[in-house]
Amino acid sequence: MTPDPLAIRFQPTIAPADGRVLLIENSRSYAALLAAELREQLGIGVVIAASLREAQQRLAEDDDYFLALTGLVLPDAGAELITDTLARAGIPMVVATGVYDEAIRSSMADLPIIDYVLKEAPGTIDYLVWLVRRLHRNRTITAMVVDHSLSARARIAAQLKLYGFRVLQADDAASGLLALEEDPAIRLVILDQDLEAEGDAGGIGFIRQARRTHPRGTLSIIGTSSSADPSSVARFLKNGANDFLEKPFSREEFFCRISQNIDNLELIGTLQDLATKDYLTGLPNRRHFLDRAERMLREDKGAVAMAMLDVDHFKHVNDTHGHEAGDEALRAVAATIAAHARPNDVAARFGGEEFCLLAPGLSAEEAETGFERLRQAIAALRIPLRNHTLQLTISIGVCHRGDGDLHALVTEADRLLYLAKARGRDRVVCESQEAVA
Ligand SMILES: Nc1nc2c(ncn2[C@@H]2O[C@H](COP(=O)(O)OP(=O)(O)OP(=O)(O)O)[C@@H](O)[C@H]2O)c(=O)[nH]1
Repeated sequence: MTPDPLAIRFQPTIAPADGRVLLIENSRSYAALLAAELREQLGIGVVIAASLREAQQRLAEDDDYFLALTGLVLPDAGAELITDTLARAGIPMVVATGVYDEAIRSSMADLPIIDYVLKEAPGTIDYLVWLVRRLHRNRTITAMVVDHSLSARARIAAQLKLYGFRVLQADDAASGLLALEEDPAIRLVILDQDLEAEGDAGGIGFIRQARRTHPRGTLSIIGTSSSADPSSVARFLKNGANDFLEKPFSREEFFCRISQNIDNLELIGTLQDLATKDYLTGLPNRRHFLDRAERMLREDKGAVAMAMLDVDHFKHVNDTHGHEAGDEALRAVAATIAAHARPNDVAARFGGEEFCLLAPGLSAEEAETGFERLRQAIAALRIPLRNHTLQLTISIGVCHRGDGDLHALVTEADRLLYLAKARGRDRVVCESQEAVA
């Protein structure tokens, strides 16, 4: 089946990742300020240690830290001892320090340090909050390195793991494309442009093929190359790469590019969600439903069932229990409809307390029994409110056609819904039962 480019893919509501930050800092006021910002803005746990001894105690008690944010001067230890201790504990570090020079930095080149930040510089707290958010979210994202060279692959994969990503590796375009097809969680590909092998698609071939199913806004492809030929860089970008890095690149540049690309993907996902999802229930909105349904009917000429669903006496729910209870009820109904929908069905909030569902490939009988099951599931809901448990019913109009005219389907399902309401609500009316009083 051709993938549906209109399907909502990238969820900005990132699945919550666990883990806390260990903040090692001898200035109590600075630590308190930074911890408060991290907790407030990101909602993540922060544990403060004011000395190396305290940090060691925290680490012995708990191994749930995904990051150590550390200074380089503590009452009981200096830079080397602090960073060695954290490296041995296997915790990625961000160093925030007032003393910063290239000598210290190059002496720590082999340690798992993600970034160095000058503590007193303006905007440092904001930068650190952004950095921790990025690293926390990376833990829900899969990245893939596609490179012939085992050593280059291992080096890049190790960096990506340090930034929190789950990392896959492929040594040619064909196996990379296969992994992309099999693992929908991949959002980032670091691709060697010089990938060339007999019978293999190569770097450009990888991008062209990947872009058929993964648009720029859902998968970031960053090319790398040791050739400095500017025309090949342009060719790579024109064929669909999001960005490019010339080898050898610094760890710092690599981290900035990766983070910026992933930030952009999330931003696109957020904008896409705002345009296509209903804010209250998370279901597709009416406009998005109409776009997807049009496309489905154009591509699939088989039979489809179209249902319009409307909560009964919903005004009464609002009037009796308040608007917030009404919202809660709409969320519960939407969740039941979404759980009932099969992967290729398109469900949406059509507006107000009205929902719709387009289900391809169902016989008229299957549609009737399916929507009757959905009606019963909604009638069986017990929605907990503050002092009350709410029950609801829903009326459903279902038509079943194969002529591919969406407007006709919606109008007909709406007419049958009106009949269901007129016949007493809490029922499904299909075309076959129209004559039944
Ligand atoms: N809480 C809440 N109420 C909404 C929302 N959208 C629409 N409504 C309410 O839904 C109610 C719809 O009422 P009516 O169209 O009269 O229909 P009904 O009371 O459900 O009656 P029948 O459809 O005839 O069974 C109105 O009171 C709207 O204010 C929403 O997002 N949240």
